[in-house]
Amino acid sequence: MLSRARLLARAPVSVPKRFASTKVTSLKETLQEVIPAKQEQLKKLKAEHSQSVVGDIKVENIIGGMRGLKAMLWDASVLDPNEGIRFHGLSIPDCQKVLPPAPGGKEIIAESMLWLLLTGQVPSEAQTRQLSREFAEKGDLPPFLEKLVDSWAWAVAALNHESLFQAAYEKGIKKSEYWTYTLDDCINLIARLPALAARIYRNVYKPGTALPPLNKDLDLIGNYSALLGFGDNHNLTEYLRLYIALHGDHEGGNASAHTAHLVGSTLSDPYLSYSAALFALAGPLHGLANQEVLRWQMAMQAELGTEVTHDQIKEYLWKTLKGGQVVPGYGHGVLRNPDPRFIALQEFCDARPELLESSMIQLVKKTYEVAPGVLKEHGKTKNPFPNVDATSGCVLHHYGLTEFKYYTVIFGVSRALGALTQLVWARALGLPLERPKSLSLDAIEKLVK
Ligand SMILES: CC(=O)SCCNC(=O)CCNC(=O)[C@H](O)C(C)(C)COP(=O)(O)OP(=O)(O)OC[C@H]1O[C@@H](n2cnc3c(N)ncnc32)[C@H](O)[C@@H]1OP(=O)(O)O
Ligand SMILES: O=C([O-])CC(=O)C(=O)O
Repeated sequence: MLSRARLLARAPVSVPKRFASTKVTSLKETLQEVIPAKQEQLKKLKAEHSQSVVGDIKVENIIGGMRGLKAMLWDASVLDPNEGIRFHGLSIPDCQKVLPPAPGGKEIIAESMLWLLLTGQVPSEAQTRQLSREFAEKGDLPPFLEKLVDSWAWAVAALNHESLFQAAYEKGIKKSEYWTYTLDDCINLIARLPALAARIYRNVYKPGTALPPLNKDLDLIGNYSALLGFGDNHNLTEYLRLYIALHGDHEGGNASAHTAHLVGSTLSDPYLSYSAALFALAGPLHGLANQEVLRWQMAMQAELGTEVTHDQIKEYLWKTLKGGQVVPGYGHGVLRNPDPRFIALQEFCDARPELLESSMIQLVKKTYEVAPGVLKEHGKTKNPFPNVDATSGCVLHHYGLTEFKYYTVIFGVSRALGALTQLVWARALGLPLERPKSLSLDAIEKLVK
């Protein structure tokens, strides 16, 4: 196993300056340092290679949901079809080695992941703690919103009432200043997501219960867990930390991140841009799949009992497929191997006896042993392997967060890390309005003749 120092030396991310002085460099100060080099990189690319060809556009790309088309700038993460996601060059195991956990915890936390995504640097422990405190200090909901909503995406959109970017834009600011107001909005939004998401959970599932105050000494997700009412459930809190860090970003083309990027490209503020992403996440082919998986596995368990055999699972899979439905949690738009996020969550389960004993976790594992073979034989999907959703919800259920219609909200807390990161960078780099050219079927036929 590589040591933290060797891993950092090998990693393409830069080592923070934390060892040099006792002053803790803030997230904004760190960004102020790293943005000019990126701006220069983009300028050079534009000046020297604007006309370079990086691929062909085929008819299959146009009619196939732009699959595989290299058509978007996204710096924080890159998804390799075979090995899965890397965040600024770091794989999930790399991140697990170098990103600071919460005090008393072992799993990656949202703060250290956000820092890495935004700055390309691994934060020090002191930097992560400082960011946790900033979130806790900024995380209370404004009073007007507390009474307002049960709808997650609308609630995020309603926060635009307080957008600093929008207010500054109306006053008239220089383009070079956009990113700082965008960053302030993004930090305020991330800080409030736990209270917002927990308020919705309480309103819907535990009406009449008040949210406890934010604990200024807890990390973002430690506070989220406490606000949900699971603060004394250390296992669930640690799972939420890992879950939320790992779901944070998945390069730019996935439906939620791309939606935030598209809406943000009109200079809509971060609240509106991210609320739009949440609507994309709510589709069953995307974020909703994690609750679909649990529903499907529970139906399997209800029909077959807890002592199921591989053959019975095989039969159930065929029944799903012959019913014209997709197997939730399997397949992917890019990946062609088991999702390393799925593997990381399975490893979390393997390390905990209570999860190993859970009949639902056992069923997920057994399904994984059978489903790829069935999907290969079925012959349609390009990727017969599990994605992250194949397991994520089942652990939440085991640890007592049983309201599975809520699971996509948790995913939505997480995806903010990556989608908002790129809004800051889109403004720092002055990226333009996204506006691809569409073609009619007739026009395509004319072009290919
Ligand atoms: C966090 C995330 O968003 S991860 C994805 C979560 N979504 C799911 O788990 C839902 C189940 N999976 C799917 O529906 C798909 O695999 C997707 C949406 C994720 C990817 O879709 P695509 O890139 O179009 O997949 P692909 O090119 O392999 O599809 C080819 C065919 O296989 C089918 N297929 C793909 N995955 C599956 C599956 N899990 N079960 C059955 N059929 C499948 C597609 O529906 C498609 O059928 P069609 O030709 O009749 O339209
Ligand atoms: O990359 C994708 O298209 C879907 C996915 O796994 C994610 O957004 O996390």
